[in-house]
Amino acid sequence: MLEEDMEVAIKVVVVGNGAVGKSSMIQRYCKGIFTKDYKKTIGVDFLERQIAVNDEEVRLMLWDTAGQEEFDAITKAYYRGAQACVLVFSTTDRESFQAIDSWREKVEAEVGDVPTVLVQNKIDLLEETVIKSEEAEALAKRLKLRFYRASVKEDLNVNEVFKCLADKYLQRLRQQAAETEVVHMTSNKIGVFNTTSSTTCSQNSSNGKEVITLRPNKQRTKKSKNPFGGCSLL
Ligand SMILES: Nc1nc2c(ncn2[C@@H]2O[C@H](COP(=O)(O)OP(=O)(O)OP(=O)(O)O)[C@@H](O)[C@H]2O)c(=O)[nH]1
Repeated sequence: MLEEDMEVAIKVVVVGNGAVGKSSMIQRYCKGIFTKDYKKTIGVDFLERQIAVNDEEVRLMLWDTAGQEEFDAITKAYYRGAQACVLVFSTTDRESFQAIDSWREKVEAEVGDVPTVLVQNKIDLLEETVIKSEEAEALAKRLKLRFYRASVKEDLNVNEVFKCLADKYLQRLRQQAAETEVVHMTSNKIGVFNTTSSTTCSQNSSNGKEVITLRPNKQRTKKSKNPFGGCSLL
């Protein structure tokens, strides 16, 4: 059955101006490390981490995109398919704060309205702040985004950011499952499948129409779990 074999994987893009701490945030979250060195990201980078949300296993695939405009053409291509987004600005960089609207627009243009959070990083440098707290809060309110003040350096609120996104994404899935009538096929198949393995996908021709039969891919599933928790698909 689908419910037992489906794996929840979320593609998350982390965006914001250069040097706000995007790579550091992903490294901290996935590897538990922080380095003081600044190595500008060229194009995109990728790390992943598996977490449990309400007892469900969720795989977060974190895409680290370059903050420099010169890489815009490359990075935009990687926004495609993103299911969640982290918008980051830095406590010590006013331009990065002012650029948030434009980052949001860039992501929205590619993937529409996906679960998104706003993060003010480097809160350990609050004494050097160039952004008033009311301004940051007003921005979050205007964009209707959950707002986190974080310090990757001090490991403050980093886990919470990604947990919140995973929560929001699962909530949306549940909502969609409730709203969308799940497509029942006559042979007890339903319309959401893991399509990653070609060996589990067969294609026939019937009455001149292509019929694609997709079956869940058991190889990728470590646990037999229903990602919708108490929410039944059938
Ligand atoms: N004090 C402080 N420094 C931080 C924090 N997070 C990151 N940094 C530093 O900020 C610099 C830039 O961090 P990166 O993670 O490389 O920034 P980025 O946003 O990925 O930059 P691009 O790759 O150019 O887009 C590095 O020197 C980090 O060590 C933080 O929470 N506090």
